[in-house]
Amino acid sequence: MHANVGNSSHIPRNDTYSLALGSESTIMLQWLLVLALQCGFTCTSHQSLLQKRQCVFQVSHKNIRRYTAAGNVSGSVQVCENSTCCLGIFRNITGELKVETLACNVVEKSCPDPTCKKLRNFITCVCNSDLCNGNITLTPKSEDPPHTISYSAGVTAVMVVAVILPVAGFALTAIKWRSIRKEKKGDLQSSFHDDPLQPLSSREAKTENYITDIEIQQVVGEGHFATVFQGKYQDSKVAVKVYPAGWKQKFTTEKEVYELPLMRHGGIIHFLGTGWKSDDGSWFIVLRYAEYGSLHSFLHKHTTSWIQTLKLCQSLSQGLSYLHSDLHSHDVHKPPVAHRDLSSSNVLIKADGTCALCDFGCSTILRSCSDGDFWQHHIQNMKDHAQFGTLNYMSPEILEGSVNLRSHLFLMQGDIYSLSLVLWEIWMRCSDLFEGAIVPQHLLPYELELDANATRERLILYVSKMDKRPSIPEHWDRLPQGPVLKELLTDCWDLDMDARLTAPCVVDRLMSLKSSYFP
Ligand SMILES: Nc1ncnc2c1ncn2[C@@H]1O[C@H](COP(=O)(O)OP(=O)(O)OP(=O)(O)O)[C@@H](O)[C@H]1O
Repeated sequence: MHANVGNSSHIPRNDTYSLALGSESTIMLQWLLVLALQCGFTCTSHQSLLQKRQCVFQVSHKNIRRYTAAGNVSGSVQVCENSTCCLGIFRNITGELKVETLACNVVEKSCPDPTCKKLRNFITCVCNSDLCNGNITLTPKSEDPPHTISYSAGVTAVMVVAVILPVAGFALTAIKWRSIRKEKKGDLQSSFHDDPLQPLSSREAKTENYITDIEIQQVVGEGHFATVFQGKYQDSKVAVKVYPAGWKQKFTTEKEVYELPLMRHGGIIHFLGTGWKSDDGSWFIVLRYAEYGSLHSFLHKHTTSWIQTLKLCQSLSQGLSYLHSDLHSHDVHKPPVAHRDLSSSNVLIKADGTCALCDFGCSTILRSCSDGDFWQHHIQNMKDHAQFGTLNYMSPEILEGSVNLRSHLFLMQGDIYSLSLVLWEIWMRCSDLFEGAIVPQHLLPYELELDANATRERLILYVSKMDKRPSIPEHWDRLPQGPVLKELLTDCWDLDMDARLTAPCVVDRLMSLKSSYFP
């Protein structure tokens, strides 16, 4: 057995799992916990929090007395009275590890060596840094690779349900936008674990020969700036997005977003590397191939069931929520990123039927929030961009250029407006939402009312001055989930950008929708 925690390691006998803290899969949890600590506790308790060990608290009802005695509990965090040691107990249920208990250790006062021990169906881990028990990834030892994914992902999934969910609700209260509701939450954080492709090394990606390592096949997409090819790399399908030499700035913007720390998430297309071709000076980005192509082309060809619809919407909103998130883990920081060009053409559908965001060529990494000139510059860029992208998804305030330059929130609020239009587009192709009637053909937002390529002036008049939106079928009022869908759209495409939901709130609302509305 191998166990290591942070930089220290310890190799006890008789155990069969490795334990690692600080993996990408648990970073969301850390972020939420930090937010919870910063925003949820009162100032008076802050001093004592700094001095005493804090552990993640998640205990079943039958054990509650035993563990609450070990220290005060606030939300999902326990402040240990007599121990510096955190405890995590996991139960193996038919190959999947479920969280049994997370709390302060009631038996040992200290545990200088973080370890995991297995006893029958239980694995008990102890560790000695704040909240460390909420950041445990268990994998069987390396000789047993086939189980690695399932255990790691299993624990992560349980963490998401058992730990992130309550803490997420707690943390969200700190976010300033209106209409925040506490509901159930999910995440795609673990879904990249099963990707067999290794990132390209910088050496591979930088040499001109590298492109010969990828077998370039047919064109799968042609955007305004780049051409996307299907390719083969390490026996897997990849997409190679090639920017002509003249679009280096676009390439650099997109590359910088993909290369941010902690950018790997199931809701964001998996980035593999970049390169340059000396023969024509073009730049390229290599991505995991999305089997079903863009959401736009998918919806054009297919209608979907309610279950498929839910999967698309939830994964899409989770991807955006992750993109918008501000994550800190140890010395690593992922700043929030505004997509700024969200449309059904810039959402891909993977083989498992979930969405992943792509095309960050217009995105902004939100490193500064107070510099008016900085945002003025971005607004100008945005206007420049408008002549290329479809304007139909652009929020009224961005179309008009009437935004508050003192805050970066408007860019994320603009993404939420675009998200609502993409959600509308998806729902309008859901056969279960048109039971007994013909499902409308795929239409872009405002295509019916204006045109697929409406001009900025017409959009400003219709969307901003007249405050009109794509029409919502009246019969949705009679469907079990119809009112929720309607409310979600109106809360996301509100003319008042401050009234729009945040991406985590959209996730919350979508996660509360049941898959069982239709048999
Ligand atoms: N990873 C991928 N897997 C499969 N298809 C992809 C992938 N990446 C891109 N595509 C296809 O290529 C199209 C164009 O990609 P992308 O939006 O990144 O290019 P672009 O030149 O930036 O386009 P835009 O005009 O939206 O700015 C997508 O709509 C999609 O159909």
